[in-house]
Amino acid sequence: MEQKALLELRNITKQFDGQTVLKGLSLTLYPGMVVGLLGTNGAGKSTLMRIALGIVTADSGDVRILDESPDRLSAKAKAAIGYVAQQPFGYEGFTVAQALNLHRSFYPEWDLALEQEWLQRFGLDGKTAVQKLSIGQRQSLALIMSMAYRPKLLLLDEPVASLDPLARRHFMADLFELALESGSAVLFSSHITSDLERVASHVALVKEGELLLMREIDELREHLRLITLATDELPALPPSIQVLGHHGRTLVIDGYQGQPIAQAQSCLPINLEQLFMELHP
Ligand SMILES: Nc1ncnc2c1ncn2[C@@H]1O[C@H](COP(=O)(O)OP(=O)(O)OP(=O)(O)O)[C@@H](O)[C@H]1O
Repeated sequence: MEQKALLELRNITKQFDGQTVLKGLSLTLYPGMVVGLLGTNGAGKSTLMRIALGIVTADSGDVRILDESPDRLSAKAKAAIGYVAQQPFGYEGFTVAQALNLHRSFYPEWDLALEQEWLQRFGLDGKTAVQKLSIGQRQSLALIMSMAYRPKLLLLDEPVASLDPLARRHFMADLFELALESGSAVLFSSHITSDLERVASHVALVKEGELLLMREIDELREHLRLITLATDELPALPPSIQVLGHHGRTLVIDGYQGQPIAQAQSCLPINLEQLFMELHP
């Protein structure tokens, strides 16, 4: 049976002040997918999420989020979407507990036990004033606020950048569980490729506003190769192979299935960090 998409972005373009930020980008998320969005600073990741949520309007293309249009989201859909923005959030003058009380009141599906578990896990004390929290602690609170109602779709813009490795590891594991258990989907941007490799089911690589690659992490390990050529010249390649990057004697290909590659001096699997570096020489 065909699954229904939780988020569908089709041919999205966006310009800011004459600069094209997104160039016909398409991306679809189905239940159970944890998609790590990877791209350099300014590649368009935050803009993509903001367009998905209707905070920013695309110049052209179609967006469907929980099968609705982002500019006319129903209350039901809003209560099933979680979002953590890159910028720090408000709640100045509140304690952690007060902020959570207020936030909780908007979500009938709020799971209090889950909230308490995460408060403890992140070491957050309900009595602490929000303005006294460190950046990482604020990020933890924002994550609890976005996840404790078990949203169907979770969009996280660099959610773990300020968390310590232990908190990151716990949170990432929960993220994956949430998606698998409840048939949710998660789209998260991160520059930490090792996190992405550990928890994402898919990677979406954005370069200069275009989707360069959207693959299952496991497939990526199987079918991507880093090749050192004997010369700078690109050899004739089997038609099933797609060139992702070529500079000097270095070649990055997708679609590798053991075919012989002419002029290859070495042909090695590639991890996400290497891939990222090779595609941004
Ligand atoms: N509201 C805006 N007005 C003008 N330019 C904008 C606006 N929002 C984003 N941009 C520009 O669009 C480009 C993409 O920005 P975006 O924040 O989407 O990138 P990003 O991939 O999320 O980057 P980072 O990894 O640094 O967060 C940048 O050049 C940015 O300056």
